[in-house]
Amino acid sequence: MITSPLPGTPRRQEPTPYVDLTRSEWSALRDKTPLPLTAAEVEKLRGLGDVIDLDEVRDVYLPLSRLLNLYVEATDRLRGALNTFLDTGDGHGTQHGTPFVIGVAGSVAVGKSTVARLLQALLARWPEHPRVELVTTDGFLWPMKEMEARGLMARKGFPESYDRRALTRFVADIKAGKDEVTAPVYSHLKYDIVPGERLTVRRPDILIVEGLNVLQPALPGKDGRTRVGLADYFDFSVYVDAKPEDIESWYLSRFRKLRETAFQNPDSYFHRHTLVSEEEAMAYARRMWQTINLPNLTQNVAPTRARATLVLRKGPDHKVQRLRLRKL
Ligand SMILES: Nc1ncnc2c1ncn2[C@@H]1O[C@H](COP(=O)(O)OP(=O)(O)O)[C@@H](O)[C@H]1O
Ligand SMILES: CC(C)(COP(=O)(O)O)[C@@H](O)C(=O)NCCC(=O)O
Repeated sequence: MITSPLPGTPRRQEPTPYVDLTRSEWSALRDKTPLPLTAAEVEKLRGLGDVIDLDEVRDVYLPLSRLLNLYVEATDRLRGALNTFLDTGDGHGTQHGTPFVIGVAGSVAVGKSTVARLLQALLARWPEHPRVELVTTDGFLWPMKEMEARGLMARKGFPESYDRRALTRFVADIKAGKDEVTAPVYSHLKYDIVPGERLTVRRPDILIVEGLNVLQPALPGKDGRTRVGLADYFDFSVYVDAKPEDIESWYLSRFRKLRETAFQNPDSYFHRHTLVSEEEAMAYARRMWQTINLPNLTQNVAPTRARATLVLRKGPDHKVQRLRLRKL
């Protein structure tokens, strides 16, 4: 369960490892962001396909892009310190920059994709890091055949429904600075991995990795030894948080919307839900939430919240109400 109410006015005066900010405290930092949105960029953001309130972009996500820009610059300086240490006088041992990796975690339907797409668009506006790639972890779900063989069809999105080793290797290769790294591709239409299709990532300045389980601790090896996990490669991570009841209502309204649009395609895995009454279709969506996505949130996703660098707590209207930032 989500235990501590997050974040908020600290009940105790004791120090915590976090800085808690209200929305208004955070949005006041917006004025220090040197890159106000132009009218053309506002239009471009609208084109992302989500209904995004532009005040929300200005008040919450623009300051976040500034914070991330400062972290990228600070990481570059830290690399400079490492190079000073490693310098052998002949340039040997000098480390070149590798992509800055940001993880975006949270429940199904909490708004991870929306946050990740917004960050991608906002971060790419900064001259220091124009190339921002976004990868979702669904490409690393086991193919449906494999999922059926493993008895995982009712556990899609649970940590074990992913090829975690391949996912960790993928991010490790990018962090290692490899020129070209590829990943499998998932189709929401087919509800399955697309055979033979790969996504290629070529040394971006920033990589955003978005998915339910990106903050999960490493999988223990067969020998019981601890391994390196995906989150060990993150330079920054964001957990998108909200009340489970609110997330359920977003899940259901997204399902209703998809039923009127994408599911109408006869090739859609969910097309059958357009052939029954709305009541019947919504009863199915509620069952999916209650039996798969809510248990996954409670058992696996929510317990990783405390590991994030930043927690964005959304209210019922999707607006971020409070923020919790890890102290350094
Ligand atoms: N900031 C926002 N404002 C309005 N609606 C939003 C916002 N973020 C997400 N949504 C809506 O909530 C639903 C879930 O968001 P989505 O980004 O698809 O979630 P996830 O990737 O976590 O499954 C979608 O219908 C999306 O359009
Ligand atoms: C594809 C998902 C597992 C999310 O994948 P992610 O990119 O977060 O790894 C999820 O959106 C999903 O389809 N869950 C299965 C249950 C459902 O359809 O609601």
